[in-house]
Amino acid sequence: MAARETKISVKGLAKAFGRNHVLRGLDIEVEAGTSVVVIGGSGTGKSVLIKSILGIVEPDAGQILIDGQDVLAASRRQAQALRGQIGMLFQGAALFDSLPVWENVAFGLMAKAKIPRDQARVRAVETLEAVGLGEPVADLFPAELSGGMQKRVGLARAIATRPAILFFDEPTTGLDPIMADVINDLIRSVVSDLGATALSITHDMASVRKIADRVAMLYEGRIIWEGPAKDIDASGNPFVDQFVHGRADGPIATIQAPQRRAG
Ligand SMILES: Nc1ncnc2c1ncn2[C@@H]1O[C@H](COP(=O)(O)OP(=O)(O)OP(=O)(O)O)[C@@H](O)[C@H]1O
Repeated sequence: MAARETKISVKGLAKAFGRNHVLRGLDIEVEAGTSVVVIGGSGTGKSVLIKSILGIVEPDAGQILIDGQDVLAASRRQAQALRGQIGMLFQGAALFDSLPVWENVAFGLMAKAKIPRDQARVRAVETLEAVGLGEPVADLFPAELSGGMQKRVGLARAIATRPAILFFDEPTTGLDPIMADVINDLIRSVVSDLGATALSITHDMASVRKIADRVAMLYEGRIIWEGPAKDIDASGNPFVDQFVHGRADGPIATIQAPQRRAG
């Protein structure tokens, strides 16, 4: 099989907040058309990684290449164009409460793609249908929907502009296991329907198993293991093993460990 092009390449990414050195030379590559999931404990910097790529957090050092171009070194306009390829499903869906569902979905179509309102509504309804929500939902407000439905709306909003890249931040947080599975299946299908490149962060191993082609584990500011999703149960890496099996004992120090608190 021909080698795939690298869609996103992060090299030597570093970010500290005061004395908290969160990312310490992180490297990760995402090939076009693949779904990579970054796993790691709470507070390890998964969100800081995603926010750095999106331009919400300014890294201290490193490179972020999208289609081979460094967004950190690019002009504002060029960086916007490169990042404009990214559709994002935020944790908690992050919908605009004051806008009806269809306008939430159509937001990027109208604001970014400058599609007229009536056409944007048609596209929004089609996209809602693609995530299993019918037209009646289009005129409701986010507060009138269940958490699972809100996630679907968030997913519809992320894919409405048919982006080449999709980011998913903890896509199953707050959902019951069945709804989480529905969302994972939807993510898998929208990513393959769009032929998109996906980068997700989660600590939900069920989600990892459903949506990842490849898995990367973030620990102490770096990616310490990266490999095919099918290998995560036999990675041979004690850190990955502890995380995947959710064991309290292992090389990953918990902040509550007595030896860490002393002194
Ligand atoms: N804007 C900020 N200012 C100061 N510290 C920050 C900021 N953003 C993140 N941090 C710190 O960076 C570290 C990593 O946070 P981050 O949200 O990336 O973790 P995470 O791996 O996504 O965790 P979780 O799985 O709990 O969401 C934390 O110690 C956090 O307090």
